[in-house]
Amino acid sequence: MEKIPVFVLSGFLGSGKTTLLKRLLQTCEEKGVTPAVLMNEIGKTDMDGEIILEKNKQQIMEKLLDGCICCSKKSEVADSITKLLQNQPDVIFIELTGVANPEEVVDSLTEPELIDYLYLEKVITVLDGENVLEYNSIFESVRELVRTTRRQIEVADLLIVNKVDLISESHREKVKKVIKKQNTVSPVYFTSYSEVDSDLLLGDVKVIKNKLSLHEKKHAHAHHEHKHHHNHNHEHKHDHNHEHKDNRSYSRINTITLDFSQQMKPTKVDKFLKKWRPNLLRAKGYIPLKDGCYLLQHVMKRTYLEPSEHMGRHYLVMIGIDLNTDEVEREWAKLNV
Ligand SMILES: Nc1nc2c(ncn2[C@@H]2O[C@H](COP(=O)(O)OP(=O)(O)OP(=O)(O)O)[C@@H](O)[C@H]2O)c(=O)[nH]1
Repeated sequence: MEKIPVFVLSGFLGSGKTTLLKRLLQTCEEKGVTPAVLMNEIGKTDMDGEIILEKNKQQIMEKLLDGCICCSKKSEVADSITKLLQNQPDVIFIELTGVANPEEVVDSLTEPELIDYLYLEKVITVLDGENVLEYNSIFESVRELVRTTRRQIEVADLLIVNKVDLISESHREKVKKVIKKQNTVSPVYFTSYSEVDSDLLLGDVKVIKNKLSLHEKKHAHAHHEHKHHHNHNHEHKHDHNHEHKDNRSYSRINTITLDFSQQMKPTKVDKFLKKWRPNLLRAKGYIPLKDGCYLLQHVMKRTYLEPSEHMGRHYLVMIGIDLNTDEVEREWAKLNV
């Protein structure tokens, strides 16, 4: 039996994972390959899912909301993937939340009901070239985040340093040096808007499948064992603790969803978001401007706006560390009177 390759897309909040996923899906379409997607988002609202579906309403997709794969029960992840398998995809992409450790999902893929049907092809980690070097100092007080961002680099099979349009050549070299220290083996690509030759990442999925039938299951098992061993060497204690935690108590990372009662000027939204620095890590939303609906993306210091065809409700999701929900909601209400 041919196994289905799984690509795990990891990387911190706002690094460019969804941008990469859109490209990969496009490549699949061009190649006539059928992809399936598992999106995992913290917070109750699934923004990335909507962004992907906006382009292709037929997309085979499952979503795990309001929890991260690390903390969700393994059976939940397995159930979602089982549903995807019913559509007989050629390839599966799993986009992790920005705060997930990739290794946890790898564990789920080896659940008994899945192991015979799929294998982990690659963990691809996307890094925000502009901010990655600052993570250690920004998250100094949140060791869990420092550890997660490190793990995302360490366990990657392939690293994409994205947003090079925003950094200098020398900054780029510095980033490369730091990454190479943490992961000496995996190739590193530098990109803008996650534009990497998809063939490099995917190869020809159909060819991969043919090769697989020659290799049989060996490759999949070897790959997994290597990772498993590697991971547990480092963080056995952490993983163990983690398994017993409830989703909500996972970390100091919290999300707040805000609604709009009226149109709002982008400068007003931007000013509001800036207020919550440095606790605010990321914000996204569909916001009502004078000339229609816009997709807003806020990453560290920057706010991006692009016109959207989104027809549903308008909202803004904030993801932060120890964001004071009451205070944020109070301040938001003042803007929305
Ligand atoms: N300047 C610049 N912006 C980029 C680049 N890549 C992505 N962006 C923008 O950065 C924002 C976040 O990109 P996403 O692809 O949504 O990032 P993500 O990793 O999926 O974010 P999360 O879902 O929060 O984890 C979007 O507004 C992108 O258009 C890049 O190379 N350069």
